[in-house]
Amino acid sequence: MVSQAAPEAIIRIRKLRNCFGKQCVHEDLDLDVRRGEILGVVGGSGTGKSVLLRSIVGLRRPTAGQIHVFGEDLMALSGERRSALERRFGVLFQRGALFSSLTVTENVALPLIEYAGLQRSDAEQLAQVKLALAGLPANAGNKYPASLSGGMVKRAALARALALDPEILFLDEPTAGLDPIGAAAFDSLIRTLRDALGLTVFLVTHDLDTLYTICDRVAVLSQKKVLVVDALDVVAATDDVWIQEYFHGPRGRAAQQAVTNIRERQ
Ligand SMILES: Nc1ncnc2c1ncn2[C@@H]1O[C@H](COP(=O)(O)OP(=O)(O)OP(=O)(O)O)[C@@H](O)[C@H]1O
Repeated sequence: MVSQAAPEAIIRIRKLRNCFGKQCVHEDLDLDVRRGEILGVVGGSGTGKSVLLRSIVGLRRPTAGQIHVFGEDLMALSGERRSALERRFGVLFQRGALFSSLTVTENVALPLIEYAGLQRSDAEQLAQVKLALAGLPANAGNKYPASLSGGMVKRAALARALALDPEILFLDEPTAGLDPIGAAAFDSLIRTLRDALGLTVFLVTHDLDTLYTICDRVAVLSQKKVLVVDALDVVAATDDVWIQEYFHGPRGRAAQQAVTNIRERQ
C-alpha cells in the first residue's frame, strides 16, 4: 500500500490565546496552513480574523500559545531571526497602507532598499517588474497613491507585498471596496500569482465570490476558535447557525450559482 504523506503545514498554530484586558478574542485556537494552498479565513465581524493575521505576521504578540512558521517557533526567536523570517512574508493590509508622499514605484522600491540593500536605481527597476506582476500599467509607477483608483491602490500594495519575493502572502480583505468586476480580476490575479510563484496564501475575507472561486480550503472563526477548516463544500454543510446563514443565505446562494454558471460555460 502506498502511504500518502500528510500535507506540509507551513504555518502551525496551537492553543493560541489573544486577550485585550478581560476580553479574549481567541482561546485554544488551532490552525494549520498548508504549503501552496489558498486558505480563506472567514467569520463574523469581530471574531478575530485580523488579530489572527497580525499575530502570525509579528504585529501582535499573542497572550499565549504557539505559532510555528517554516518549522520555527515565532515566540522563541530572537528579534533578528524573527525579522529575517518575517521578510519571507508579504502582507497586504485592508486599506493598502501605501505612503502617500511617495510615488507608487518609490513605495514598492522602499523594502528593496531597506531590507534587500539595493541601490535606489536598481530597486526602482525591480519595482517596475513587481508592478507589472501585479497587473499595473508602466505609467502607474510615477503616480501618487491619492491619484489611483481603489483597484489600482490594491495592485500597488500587492506589488509592494511581492517586493521581497515572499513565500507566504497575507491578504486582509483584498477585495473590500472593489466593484464586482475589479474584485473578480483581483481574485484571478491572486490565483495566477500563487500558481506562478508557488505562494502560500492566507486570505481574510468576507467575499463569498472569493471563497468560491479561488480558495482551496476555508477556515471559519467562531466561538474564539477555528470552528471548522476544510474544503468549501464540507464547511458549507457544517451544522452551525452562522455558517448556514452565511453560505446558504441569499448572498451565499448567489455566489454558488455564479460559480456553477461559470463552470458550466467552461
Ligand atoms: N488593539 C486592540 N485593542 C483592543 N481590542 C482590540 C484590538 N484589536 C482588536 N481588538 C478587538 O478584537 C476583536 C477582534 O478584532 P478583529 O479586527 O480581529 O476582528 P475581525 O474578525 O477582523 O473583524 P472584521 O470582520 O469586522 O474586520 C474586536 O472585538 C476588536 O475590538
